[in-house]
Amino acid sequence: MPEPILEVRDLTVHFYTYAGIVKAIERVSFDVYRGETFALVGETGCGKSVTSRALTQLIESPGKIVEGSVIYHREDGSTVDLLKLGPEEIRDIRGKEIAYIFQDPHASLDPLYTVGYQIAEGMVVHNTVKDWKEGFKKAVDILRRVLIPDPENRVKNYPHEMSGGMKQRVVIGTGVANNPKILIADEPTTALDVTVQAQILELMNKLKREYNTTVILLTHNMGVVAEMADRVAVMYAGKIVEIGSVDQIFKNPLHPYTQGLLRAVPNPLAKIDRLETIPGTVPNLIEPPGGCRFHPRCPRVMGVCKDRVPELKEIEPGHFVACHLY
Ligand SMILES: Nc1ncnc2c1ncn2[C@@H]1O[C@H](COP(=O)(O)OP(=O)(O)OP(=O)(O)O)[C@@H](O)[C@H]1O
Ligand code: NI
Repeated sequence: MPEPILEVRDLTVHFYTYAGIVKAIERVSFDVYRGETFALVGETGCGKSVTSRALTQLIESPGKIVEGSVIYHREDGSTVDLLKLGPEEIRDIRGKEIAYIFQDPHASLDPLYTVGYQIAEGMVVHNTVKDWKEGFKKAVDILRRVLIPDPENRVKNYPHEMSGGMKQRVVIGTGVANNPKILIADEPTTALDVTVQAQILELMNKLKREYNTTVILLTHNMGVVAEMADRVAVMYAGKIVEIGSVDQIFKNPLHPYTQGLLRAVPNPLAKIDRLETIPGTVPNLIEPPGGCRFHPRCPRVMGVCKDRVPELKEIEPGHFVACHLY
């Protein structure tokens, strides 16, 4: 039996805007197993980033986590609901046990500080080194670990002295500096060109193998999913519509939305960046469609779909779908 490291239940986030309440994610539930790469996939605006940020309460006003629990299983066997922790307790876990790397290295790195300083900072803040001197020394090792050539000199570089691919390696370095148990990567390669993308994905796989880190990967790119993930959750308009292994999702997609997504990408190993060829548009989340949120775009819509929200059901071992067809 795979052992869960995270159990997410009924996670719901609303944004209280002037235009109305944006129901960004609604009763999202999934497990992440220790040591796996778990992908969250779906079109732009479906709620991948909000979901991943909510896991450690990283939701800023006007957003609010209105419901749910995120049970984190520590290696010593203890468990904690991350949503019940106070600001200091969650800050202590975030960046140390659960780390994030974001899409855009330009926005993730501060132009005013050397890359060595920025890698050392995370270790100093979380007391995983005893002082800045040790932090700078470790930063050289981390640059080496993320395969930056000549790390002794590169550690003194400012971000503008590096290429985009190098900067993203540094961002990954800041993410893995404290050897997190869970690494959350939000579109880690989208801002990079294709050859650099492949190198960064390879680097993430290498780090994962070396440290048995659990990875949560957010992407709209099915090619990246096929290459990296063990299991996949497909999101649509703030809800999870299907969860399964990579094989189950690619070979036997059950939800009409997943089927549409895969038809939009005939060869999952081709690097295609946009998945927006399903007819219709993603609904407005202030007044989302009733029942199944996909029903206005669904080629197999039935009467019940407009009225009743489908729950996730296990159709074959490990393969869940939220659809009234099943
Ligand atoms: N600060 C905010 N105020 C209002 N609505 C927000 C805010 N942040 C996110 N949302 C809404 O939450 C929904 C989910 O957004 P999210 O960023 O999680 O999507 P995503 O799947 O990560 O998309 P992308 O692939 O573009 O990164 C969107 O409808 C978005 O408009
Ligand atoms: Ni996002």
